[in-house]
Amino acid sequence: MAIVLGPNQYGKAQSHLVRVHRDTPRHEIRDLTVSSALRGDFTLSHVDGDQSDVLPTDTQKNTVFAFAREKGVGAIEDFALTLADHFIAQTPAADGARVEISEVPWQRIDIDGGGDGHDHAFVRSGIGTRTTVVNVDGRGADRRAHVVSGIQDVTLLKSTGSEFHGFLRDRYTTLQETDDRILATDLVARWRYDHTDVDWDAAYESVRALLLKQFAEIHSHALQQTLYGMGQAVLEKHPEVAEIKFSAPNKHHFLVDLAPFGLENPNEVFYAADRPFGLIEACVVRDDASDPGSAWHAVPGWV
Ligand SMILES: O=c1[nH]c(=O)c2[nH]c(=O)[nH]c2[nH]1
Repeated sequence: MAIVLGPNQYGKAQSHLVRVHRDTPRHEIRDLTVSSALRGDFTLSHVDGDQSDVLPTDTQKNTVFAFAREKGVGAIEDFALTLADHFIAQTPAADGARVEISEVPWQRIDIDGGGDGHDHAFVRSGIGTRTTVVNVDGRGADRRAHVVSGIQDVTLLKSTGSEFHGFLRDRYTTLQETDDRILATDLVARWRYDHTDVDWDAAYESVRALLLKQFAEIHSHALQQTLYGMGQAVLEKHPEVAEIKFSAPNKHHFLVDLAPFGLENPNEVFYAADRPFGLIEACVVRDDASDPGSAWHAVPGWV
């Protein structure tokens, strides 16, 4: 029997970077959390304790901040691709790099309701956290880059337009059938781009808007059907998207029984339970989707 090193990667997780653009009195801010990891032949480091192949995680973190100053940030997908290529170039033992970035939105404080907002005072608000996971394999002519972008922390609720009935029943089934319920979720969506020749910001805005529109407009017979409809709309409108994956808790809202108090409850008062929750996960794919390669490498929580 021999013991050998299995798959491994190493890097700096969750460097929290705030970049202020202050070329004019009207500042712009970006708020990013960046994680990087290198993979390849790092046997010496693990087995012999020899660090000659290792670009320190501290250096990876420094690079994130230095590049933000030197090159600017731009779309998170471009920033991640630039960092991944750089780390591979700097580290001969690496044959791949993974860079994950999430970005939270800030908006200008609108003091007088005029709409322009303050020049340098901001409030954390906006819909969702934008994410990307970039995996680059190889270098030079063998280089392959994969981009999986997404949105998370989107809490959605519709107060009608949702039914759930016709399900299997067995001796443990107590759930009442309903043709009018609250549908609510904290959406996580990640979509894989087919290539990297994409207007990342425009694509993100469009996919986000489409997801919200579909959630609102689909008359739901199950969260499963709503997710599928959301994914279908994204794939129909975005040829550059190969597949989209969802993870969505079904945030149950139970009708409170007010009969003991002599009150009717015509779908007006609910108990919002936080646990347990249904968890619906689905992937919607083109049947001719390109090979994902390492695109989903170490992306957490997916089927
Ligand atoms: O949209 C739903 N999907 C389910 O699979 C399910 N199961 C359940 O109990 N309630 C719901 N709701």
